[in-house]
Amino acid sequence: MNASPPMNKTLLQVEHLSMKFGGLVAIGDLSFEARRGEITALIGPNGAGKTTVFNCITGFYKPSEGMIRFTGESGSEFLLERMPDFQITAKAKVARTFQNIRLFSGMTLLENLLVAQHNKLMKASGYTIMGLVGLGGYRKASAESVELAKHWLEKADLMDRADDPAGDLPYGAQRRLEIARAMCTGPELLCLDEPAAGLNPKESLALNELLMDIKNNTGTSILLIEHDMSVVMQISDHIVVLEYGRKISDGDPAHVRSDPRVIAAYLGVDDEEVETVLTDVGDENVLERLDGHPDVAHGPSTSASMLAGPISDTIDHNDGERVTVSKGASKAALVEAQIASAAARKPATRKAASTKPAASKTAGGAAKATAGISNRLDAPRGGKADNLTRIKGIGSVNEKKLNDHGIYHFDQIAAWKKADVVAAEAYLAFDGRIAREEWISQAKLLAKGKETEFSRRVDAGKVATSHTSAPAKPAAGKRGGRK
Ligand SMILES: Nc1ncnc2c1ncn2[C@@H]1O[C@H](COP(=O)(O)OP(=O)(O)OP(=O)(O)O)[C@@H](O)[C@H]1O
Repeated sequence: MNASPPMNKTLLQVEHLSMKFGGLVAIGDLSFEARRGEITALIGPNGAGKTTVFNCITGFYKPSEGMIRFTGESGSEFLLERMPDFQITAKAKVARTFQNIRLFSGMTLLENLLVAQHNKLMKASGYTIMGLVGLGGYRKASAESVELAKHWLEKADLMDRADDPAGDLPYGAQRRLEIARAMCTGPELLCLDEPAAGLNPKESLALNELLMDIKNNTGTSILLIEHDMSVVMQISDHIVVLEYGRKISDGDPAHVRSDPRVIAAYLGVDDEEVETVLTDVGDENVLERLDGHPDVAHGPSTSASMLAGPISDTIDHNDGERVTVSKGASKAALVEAQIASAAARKPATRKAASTKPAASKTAGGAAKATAGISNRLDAPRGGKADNLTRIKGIGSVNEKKLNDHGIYHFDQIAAWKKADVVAAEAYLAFDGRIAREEWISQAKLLAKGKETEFSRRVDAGKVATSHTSAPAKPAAGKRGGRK
């Protein structure tokens, strides 16, 4: 591998990529590039189309439209959308890991890394028994494979577990083993699908170190899907943000984290609330419903890739699921429209317009707006915050945002005045949702230790985007919301 990248920095160029499943547009006219020697992150809310982009790049799906140009280190070009997945791995040298770990759990760590080099070894054997049982070429390749496996076990801090079954490793170590296995194939591009999912902070740190080591000391570039922003913001050189299959932002971490479209996309759409948002948008004409079956012509290939694992894992998404997509559901698009209309307004009329809370949905506007919430606290009372996700409309992401700005308890929300609602809505980029979803009346009940139908579902662990730290039932007459 070569640690000094050649002059042409563009490694991967995605142009006008679209992927449709029946009536569902999972990716729409997406263009971006990943540069050689960099870590490029693909982020976006659930269902934004990130894994579908990976599946198109790695040949699991054949895109409905568009081009994926890969320029290898030697200068050779590949059009990945035209190649079957096993050739993408072998010729273009693109390796990947999956959202769900796919190791051979009964094999040792070392064996897992040797199996990954199976193609190289078979080639060295000349595909003959004689080659396998003793001719020099195979023996040399075999010794090299063991050395390479040891090198990556060392790098992944797993050497002392080399002879243990992979299934015995803790979760974070299994994630690193997967990456080590992919690195044993000598990739030019390593595609990682949510490598930090389920890791504790210590494991996350070890992952960051491994990825930075790969970036700094090998010629391998990384394309990363990740929800963990501490990983994304720390190690990425370049971030592409998707929402509903459309690119809403593209730039370095500083640019992306302050882009109002990104803030809106992340804060405005909780999984469970997509349907609510669609109803709010109220435009029946823009609804496209998936009638249950993916478009088989473009769907997953019957893979020959040894690392692919069971193909059924990639097609489970629509199992019994009703998928609904609406342009109007895009919070980023709403922000874009607001920015465009604000720009179109003359300075004289801008002042009048700015009395509307929704007009301040920029990062700066949001920061000012939170300063305007009147009853903020420095820390939760008694050191323990209420589970705000028991309020319908507040998911874990928005709970964290509220906590970050001094709102921890039901009674704080219950006491919100109109100006506080305006400030909170501007900060969370919500259009009238706080009033519509009756956060204040829910908060009043919860603060008195009463339950709502929704809070009962949260406490029973039935709401995916909420957490279930079911609070102890307060004694009668005591204010349950106060800690
Ligand atoms: N094989 C398939 N058949 C039908 N629909 C699919 C298929 N694969 C993906 N989709 C749909 O395409 C959309 C994008 O899904 P995708 O998994 O790419 O999103 P994502 O951004 O990776 O989401 P997450 O962060 O939850 O993993 C979703 O609406 C999903 O249900």
